[in-house]
Amino acid sequence: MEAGLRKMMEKMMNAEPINTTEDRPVLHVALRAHERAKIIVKNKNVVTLVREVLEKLKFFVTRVREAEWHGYSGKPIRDIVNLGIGGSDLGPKMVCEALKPFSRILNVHFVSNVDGSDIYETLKSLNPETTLFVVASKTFTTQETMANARVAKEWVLNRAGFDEAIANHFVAVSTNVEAAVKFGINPENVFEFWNWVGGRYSLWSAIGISIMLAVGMDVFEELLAGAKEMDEHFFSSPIEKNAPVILGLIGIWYNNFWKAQSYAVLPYDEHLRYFPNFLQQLDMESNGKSVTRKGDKVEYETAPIVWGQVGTNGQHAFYQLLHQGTKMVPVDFLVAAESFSPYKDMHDILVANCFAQSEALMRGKSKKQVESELEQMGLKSKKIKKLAQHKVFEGNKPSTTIIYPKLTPRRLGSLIAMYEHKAFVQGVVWDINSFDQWGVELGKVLTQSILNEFKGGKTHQHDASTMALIRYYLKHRAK
Ligand SMILES: O=P(O)(O)OC[C@H]1O[C@](O)(CO)[C@@H](O)[C@@H]1O
Repeated sequence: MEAGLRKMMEKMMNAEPINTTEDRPVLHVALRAHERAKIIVKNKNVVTLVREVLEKLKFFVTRVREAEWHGYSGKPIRDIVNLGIGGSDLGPKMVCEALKPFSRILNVHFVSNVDGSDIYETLKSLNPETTLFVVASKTFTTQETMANARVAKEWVLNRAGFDEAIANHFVAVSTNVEAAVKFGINPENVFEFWNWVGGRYSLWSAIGISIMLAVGMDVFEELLAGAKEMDEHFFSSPIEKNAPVILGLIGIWYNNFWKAQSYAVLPYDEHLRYFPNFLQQLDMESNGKSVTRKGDKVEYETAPIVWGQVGTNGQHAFYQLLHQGTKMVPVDFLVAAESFSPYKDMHDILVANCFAQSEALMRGKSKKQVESELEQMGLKSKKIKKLAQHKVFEGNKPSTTIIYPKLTPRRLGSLIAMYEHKAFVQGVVWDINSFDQWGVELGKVLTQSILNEFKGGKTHQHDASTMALIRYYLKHRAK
């Protein structure tokens, strides 16, 4: 293809630094590659490194799940709290929810926000003696995660009364082992991953530890196997039969040729309730760029705004706009032929709703149809004239329905990997670097300087509006 997709795929698999602004290869595929595969980075087969960490994780996860790992007072662990944000939260949280039918033994919680209410409300119902914290951060410097980790550490220490308790209640996942150890975590309990794994592509690495703790290693291996199947399909299928390529091109068609501003992901599957949030980061952080790989300003649209929520809830909130609004919103529907719930009749209702929506979007309802229906209802012609136009559905609104037999761990792995590769395909066609995220940096820097001012530090030059906000806050914040 003209955009050089095959060439970029080869570059990815050859571990070339396709994340050019950070000079890093992009190798999330290595995290689920066959154990005998070879992907060489700096003279090391990274697949071997991946397998070594997986073995270490297996040992740890089994000990916790089989109650061989004890809290400081000798009690087994009951609750896991994942402290992480962005890629260190969204992927694991989405998968844990999706695999709830396979989840046993431990309760897994996620705390991400730097709003103290998040950790406060989570800890309220937990017992420090039986709670294990996973500090999940690629960099181990992320403000939100470190703030939450400090609160959690104090919470455990306040109850335990001795520093050594930390070793029983904290593990870390990071590429920055040194910082994790400095935080007080036993180096044996730091699980490594590597800077060739992007945060939003990292659920397959040790960042997936909360998934492993929730469902066990066998189920996690199934998830990896599903992703590997999709990788094989993506790297070996012809373009016209290649699911991520087709999805990617459909997206580009509506985004660039029909000028769709946004794209909705609507899972008719409660277990995928966090899938839209996950895809938001995957697509918008990967492809929300406005310069080409060479640094020139792009002259076309890149990533759309991704949004959505589960059907049928969305039907009673925003589908009005999908059907009759002025914006064209392409949709992905996701639906399982078989549910995990025992209520089969309810599943029929759910699926019927899903199919009805795509049909309604496509077919719409003409004014003529509306008028004849109103006539049959016995309405007077004056009333029909008044009402008809409001009941017209334009139709011809695009959607893709992805239907699968049942959301097993393997299928979930394939589904996620399919969307990962879709983002890659789109990034290649748009000629942008899908693997950096410089756009999040400015806000982080400004936060630091404002925070210093809150602490009485030097006042910086801000615009008038920001100055007014700072003054208001300092006057009204809790003393
Ligand atoms: O895992 P970390 O290093 O704490 O980063 C969390 C998230 O922050 C980001 O860097 C954006 O700020 C994401 O790309 C990443 O997933």
